[in-house]
Amino acid sequence: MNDATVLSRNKVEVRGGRIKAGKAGWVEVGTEPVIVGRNAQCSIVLDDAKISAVHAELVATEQGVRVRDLGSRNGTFAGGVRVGEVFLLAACKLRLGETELTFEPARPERITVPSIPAFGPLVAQSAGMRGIFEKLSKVASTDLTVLITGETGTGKEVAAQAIHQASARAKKPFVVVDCGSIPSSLAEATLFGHERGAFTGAVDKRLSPFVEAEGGTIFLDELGELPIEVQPKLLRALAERRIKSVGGSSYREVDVRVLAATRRDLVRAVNTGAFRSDLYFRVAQVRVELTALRQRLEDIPVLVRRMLRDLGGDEASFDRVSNSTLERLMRHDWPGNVRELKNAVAVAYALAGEGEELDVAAHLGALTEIHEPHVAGPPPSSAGGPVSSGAGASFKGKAFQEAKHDVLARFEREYFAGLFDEAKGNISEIARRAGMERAHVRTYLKRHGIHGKTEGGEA
Ligand SMILES: Nc1ncnc2c1ncn2[C@@H]1O[C@H](COP(=O)(O)OP(=O)(O)OP(=O)(O)O)[C@@H](O)[C@H]1O
Repeated sequence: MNDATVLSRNKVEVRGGRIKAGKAGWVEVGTEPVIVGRNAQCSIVLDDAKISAVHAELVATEQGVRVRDLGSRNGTFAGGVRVGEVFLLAACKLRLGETELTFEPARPERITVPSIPAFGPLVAQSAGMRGIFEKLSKVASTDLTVLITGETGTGKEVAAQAIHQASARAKKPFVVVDCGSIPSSLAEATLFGHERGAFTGAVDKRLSPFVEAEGGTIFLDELGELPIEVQPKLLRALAERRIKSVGGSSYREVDVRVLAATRRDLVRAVNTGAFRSDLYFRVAQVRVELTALRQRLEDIPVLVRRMLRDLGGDEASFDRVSNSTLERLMRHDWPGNVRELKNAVAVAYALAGEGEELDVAAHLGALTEIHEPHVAGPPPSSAGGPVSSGAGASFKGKAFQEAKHDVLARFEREYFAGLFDEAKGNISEIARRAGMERAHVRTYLKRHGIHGKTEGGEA
């Protein structure tokens, strides 16, 4: 375990520094990213035509000050070498466009930042994530807008919910808007609501999620996918805290805290023109980057322990995970991050007999590996539990792997058939309830022949 950087359960160390451009003053580089570019809202604004709007970013990490080029046109150079991402430990010169920047590491070299081992339902062992939890707990009590970034399954939505729960708004609604599933033509109506008859198809009045979230929190998920045309309107709503529905005649004030998440590198999208810089800076008042699981493998044991507990296991359940299983988990690449681990733990737990070893590593990627043509067909009408009681009979005479696949397939089919009915075929809703991506949901529905009117063509 990478405990070297953990001072105590409540402190972690990062390496920071300071940076200055030409004769300008020094700017400290701590755990809040410093963005350098031509855009007036950057932390260091440089008037150099060869520099991009948002050019590079510096932040203190456990490994040193991380310098990241943000997809700039002319590149970022450290010691004469063009870099995409580099960690600085010693004094050096950076060059952006025609401007030279001087970097110096902090004295003392390591900065101590507070950390906590859990935030809401999120747990971690790694110093970086525990520092992030501390930051989340601090911002929770404010009304600051937070942009949570990270790969799929790193816990962005759960972190947003936890911020809401830890805030003074906890008793008010937490409303999720999936910006990734808003068609351009309906973006404004989806964000701000519409009056009855405002456009063809607007048979009923529809409330804005900002109104539904009144007094609470609105979570703009997949913000990076928000159609460009509606971005100025969202910016205005966020700045003025008032909205007007499509077809409405007046503005209405809203008291809503905004949280957002994206899998995309939004600050880079600013340089390509896919995302407006003013909206980016408005939303990213505080930025939190959830680390990919492959970069914090030491979190796996505490995550597994927590997941088993959530599944109803007692303290002894974790002892059923062997060291060799943990080692195999540590060697995995984790494209689905914590969600992938959670699925593997759930399947291992459901399939193991009482007291049997939990072979979590055997179920990695189970979501994409199973292809049994013999299980396709209409879902059975009686929905059982995760592993339904009638499945036993079909084990007879089958090899273990085949029998296991049958049970899993049956579980998947019943699970998704049930959710499909509950969510009335709404893919986004199914994805949300299942805690997985829409693309995965579609794969499952297709695999098991589950479809209805809503997305019949796709499912
Ligand atoms: N640190 C953690 N501790 C415990 N559970 C976690 C942690 N991080 C993520 N999870 C679990 O992993 C699952 C995926 O989390 P979540 O849906 O928040 O991911 P996401 O980053 O929003 O994914 P996507 O980008 O695909 O929407 C959830 O079930 C969540 O509870």
